[in-house]
Amino acid sequence: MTDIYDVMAKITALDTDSIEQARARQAQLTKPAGSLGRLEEVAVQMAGITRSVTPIVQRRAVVVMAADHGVTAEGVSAYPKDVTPQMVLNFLAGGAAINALARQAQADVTVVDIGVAADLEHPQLLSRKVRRGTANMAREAAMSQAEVLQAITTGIEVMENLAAQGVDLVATGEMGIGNTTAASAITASLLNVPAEHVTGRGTGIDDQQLTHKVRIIEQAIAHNVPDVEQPLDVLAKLGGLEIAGLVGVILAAAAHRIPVIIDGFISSAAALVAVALAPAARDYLFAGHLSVERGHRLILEKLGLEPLLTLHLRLGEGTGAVLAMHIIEGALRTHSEMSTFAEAGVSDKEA
Ligand SMILES: Cc1cc2ncn([C@H]3O[C@H](COP(=O)(O)O)[C@@H](O)[C@H]3O)c2cc1C
Ligand SMILES: O=C(O)c1cccnc1
Repeated sequence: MTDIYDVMAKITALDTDSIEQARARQAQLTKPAGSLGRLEEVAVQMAGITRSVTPIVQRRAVVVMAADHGVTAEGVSAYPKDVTPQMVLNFLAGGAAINALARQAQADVTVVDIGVAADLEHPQLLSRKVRRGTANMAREAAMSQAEVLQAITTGIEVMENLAAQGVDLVATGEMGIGNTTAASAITASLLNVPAEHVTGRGTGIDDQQLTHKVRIIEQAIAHNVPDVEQPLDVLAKLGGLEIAGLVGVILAAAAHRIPVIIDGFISSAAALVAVALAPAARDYLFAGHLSVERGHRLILEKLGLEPLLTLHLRLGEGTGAVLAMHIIEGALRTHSEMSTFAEAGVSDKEA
């Protein structure tokens, strides 16, 4: 069985030689120095991740981890929990937002049932139920330590299979009614900020429901007393089987030197846990976009990540991350396909 600590130990710093050579190449391309802005930084980071001076992307994938949340019993979402399995079937039928965007980006959609309460069967579904939804964190720990480890291991195995199939750019996605509550609770704990500062409207709750959601998160934290120095304790108690699965995806991708595009608030809560466990994983991440969900900005600031897009999305599923694939590939195209001043016979800046 996969040992998560072995995977974490394989995550190393970016390759400084490739970074230096990529920077030197950028300086020779036919454009004013620095004029491609963040695209230049993205290309250089990609070089450091892949150990290639001119990296290319050949196979893209988005992993959509789906699971249910016991805390939905407290009335924290605008939608019923039945939407989780219904949306899983929609992903498999190709009818969700993530399917349309993944087709455009030519990304494979891998859907994983890591803890949906209902029975689900489909030839394309990876059935990896750790349990049938988490327990209600307002009353008890969402998961046991064994379950959180199993969920992370599941994510690692899913990512390792994708790596074996040649996937070299991965996006994180999730589906789970109630999961903004779990993500907010994790974020409040790990960033040591009041729940109110990192709790948003998720699928669209009103002011009164938002106040109630904050109270439920405060109750969950007060009742479970997660050890904020132990990211796995926080993750187990405040939950999210799909969030734990994405922690595994992120760790395994970084261990395989595969860049990971993080989607919105929920995916970023997973990134926060992954980086708390293995700080070197941070340099393998790109923030696809800035979500409307309150708290997302704080996570990205903590991780030192600047979002590639700001489109006022608040959907999840991996939508913003898959959209950002186009930006990353634009960065790589310009970096590798542009001529140098010498090649094109264009005069460089006067010395
Ligand atoms: C039809 C539908 C499709 C979705 N796709 C993603 N989410 C998003 O909304 C949920 C989180 O919001 P909350 O915490 O308020 O429940 C997650 O499932 C997330 O992926 C959806 C939500 C709905 C209703
Ligand atoms: O940012 C996200 O990931 C998000 C926000 C609201 C609802 N679902 C997901």
